[in-house]
Amino acid sequence: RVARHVQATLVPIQDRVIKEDKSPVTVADFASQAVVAYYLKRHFAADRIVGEEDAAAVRERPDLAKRVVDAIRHAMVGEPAAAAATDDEGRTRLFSALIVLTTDHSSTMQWLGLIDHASTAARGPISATERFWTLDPIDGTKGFLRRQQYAVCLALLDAQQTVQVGVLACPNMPFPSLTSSPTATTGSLAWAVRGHGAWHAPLADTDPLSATPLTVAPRTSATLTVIESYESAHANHALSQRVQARLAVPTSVVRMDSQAKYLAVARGDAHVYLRVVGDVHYREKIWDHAAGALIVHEAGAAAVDVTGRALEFPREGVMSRNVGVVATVREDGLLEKVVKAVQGDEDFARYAATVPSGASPKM
Ligand SMILES: Nc1ncnc2c1ncn2[C@@H]1O[C@H](COP(=O)(O)O)[C@@H](OP(=O)(O)O)[C@H]1O
Ligand SMILES: [Mg+2]
Repeated sequence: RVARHVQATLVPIQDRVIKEDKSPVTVADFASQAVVAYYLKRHFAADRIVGEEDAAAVRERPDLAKRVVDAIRHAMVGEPAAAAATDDEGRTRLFSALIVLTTDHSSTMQWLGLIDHASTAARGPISATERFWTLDPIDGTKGFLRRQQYAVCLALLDAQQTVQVGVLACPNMPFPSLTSSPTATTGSLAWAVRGHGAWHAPLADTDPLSATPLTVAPRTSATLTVIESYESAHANHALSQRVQARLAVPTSVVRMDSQAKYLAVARGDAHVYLRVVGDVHYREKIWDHAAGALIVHEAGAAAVDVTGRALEFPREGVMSRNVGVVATVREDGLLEKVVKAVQGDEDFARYAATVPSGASPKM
């Protein structure tokens, strides 16, 4: 809700900050992180969260802080109506709504505090004995600014850093597939619980019983659909082209922002997600992959890095032992074929040389 509201009222230059790594962050990123942190804190008070953002930039800009809190308030205002305050839960929600509706300085500080509640940059490292969440409040911020695909991504990892729960909310993804008629529902929600499968529902549908199991169907077309980042700064499009030529099957390419690409593979919109970034030294971040990787896994597809190594999700946030990602639908030998095609590329040696020792390729 918060993201949709900001997208509808977006003033691109005013509502955006450029981070040190030159990537953009918007009012929606901050507001979404605050709202998700608010609910996680309410239900799982002790749990730590590795969120992508922190509030430092917002604290420096009162105009931005106001926009962030306005967006949060707009999204949360429906809350009291949804809960007639007749029971404990209802009373809690009403009380929360009063905080939400308060516009004073201390309530603004509380919301900024919630952004930092979900930040290890603000709160320090997480101990090795704790489970933790990872949150990308708006993944695909560049897609969000272009009014294309983006996703709100949340995953729960145990103390062993294994993803146990993954959720992707994709407000601009047609439901149930990319080829759905233009009048179909826009907005898809997918989630997975390790060992219990993956599920798919229209984002607007709040009835969990209407969800359908998400299971990758075998490929029926002769053409392999490859999905990759829209942004050439995030994906080496030329390398991807060469890899596709090596596969010796006709391919078509779909370019899309965010972890919506994992959902596209999990539900058969695409057969291969290939991510080899342009910068050989770039390392992926856990909030960009944890939820999507579990969803494709539980849907029956597979995800590894481009060296064929299993994806790892360190609580520190940076996937230092992985390079890129390959996810494919379940099909005999397809994953191995794509990894081999990447390894056969003239540029691959440059990437492989940056993987720390001890991280030798293994499927
Ligand atoms: N140079 C780079 N190479 C690869 N990925 C990058 C990158 N700079 C930023 N990213 C990550 O790519 C994510 C978007 O991926 P995609 O291209 O699949 O949409 C960004 O997430 P955010 O939009 O949450 O910042 C960001 O974390
Ligand atoms: Mg991201």
